[in-house]
Amino acid sequence: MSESCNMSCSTCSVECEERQEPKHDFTEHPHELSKIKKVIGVVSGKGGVGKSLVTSLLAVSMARKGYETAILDADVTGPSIPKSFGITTKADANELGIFPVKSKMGTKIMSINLLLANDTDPVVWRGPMIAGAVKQFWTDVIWGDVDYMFIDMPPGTGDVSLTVFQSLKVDGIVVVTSPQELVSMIVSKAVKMAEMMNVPVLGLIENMSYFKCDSCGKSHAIFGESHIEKVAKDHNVKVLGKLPIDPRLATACDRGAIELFDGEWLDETAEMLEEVGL
Ligand SMILES: Nc1ncnc2c1ncn2[C@@H]1O[C@H](COP(=O)(O)OP(=O)(O)OP(=O)(O)O)[C@@H](O)[C@H]1O
Repeated sequence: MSESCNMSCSTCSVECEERQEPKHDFTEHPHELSKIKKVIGVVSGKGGVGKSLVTSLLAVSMARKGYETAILDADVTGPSIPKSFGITTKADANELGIFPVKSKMGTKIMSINLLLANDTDPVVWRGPMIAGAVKQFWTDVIWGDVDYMFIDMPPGTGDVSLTVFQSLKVDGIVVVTSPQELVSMIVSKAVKMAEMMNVPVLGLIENMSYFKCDSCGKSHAIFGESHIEKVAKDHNVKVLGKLPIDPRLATACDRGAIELFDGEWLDETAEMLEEVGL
């Protein structure tokens, strides 16, 4: 029996001897005009730890390496991807499907905000509606050729996360944490969910890890000392990178200029993604 067994065979994809019901394949096919090579989910245990920022930075890093990149914004009730890329246009559609909007550097983006008349309109939908919208971002959007698609997942392990893992072909997840979180518990949950869904955990990224003072050059652990290395070792996963608290990152998101970010924090992650192969 799997260590993370919750006795719910219908939502679990682990092939164990105790399985009571056959495994259902809920996987949906992407649009017939989409050719998506790798799909990476970016998850976090709670909101506000910088999951959307990390999603954007990963897409930009891979685009800078010359890959065709895309972001599927599955954070339907808190969509922030279009703003950080400075996208103000809406998505077009025709009888074949919906077209993602391209950023200045060519990253293809689909987000609920690209379909709403006003960016400030709230999405007051129940879980199944939200999950349905995310599924349509996969099945009805004409993504074309994509080397790396990043999915900005909603925080936690609710309805929408389950839909993404069951319906989309996710090749791996990256877990974003911050030092003040109950990191060990959150990483445990993410690792167990990934195991249940048969999706590999590619590694952890610690955001807001430290602040480097401009004047004295020293690093300060604003949210407390990091325990990420130990947690990663305990769970047998890698630490892929640590991002500082940098007001320039927040300003870049606010100004829609995330593609101009300057920093090498995610270089190793980008190399790892290349090694995972297409
Ligand atoms: N390392 C950082 N330095 C400075 N600002 C940051 C950093 N990380 C995130 N921020 C800022 O914090 C805010 C929250 O970040 P972000 O939207 O990426 O979090 P999130 O985890 O995706 O939140 P939610 O789950 O609510 O969507 C944003 O304004 C972002 O610009």
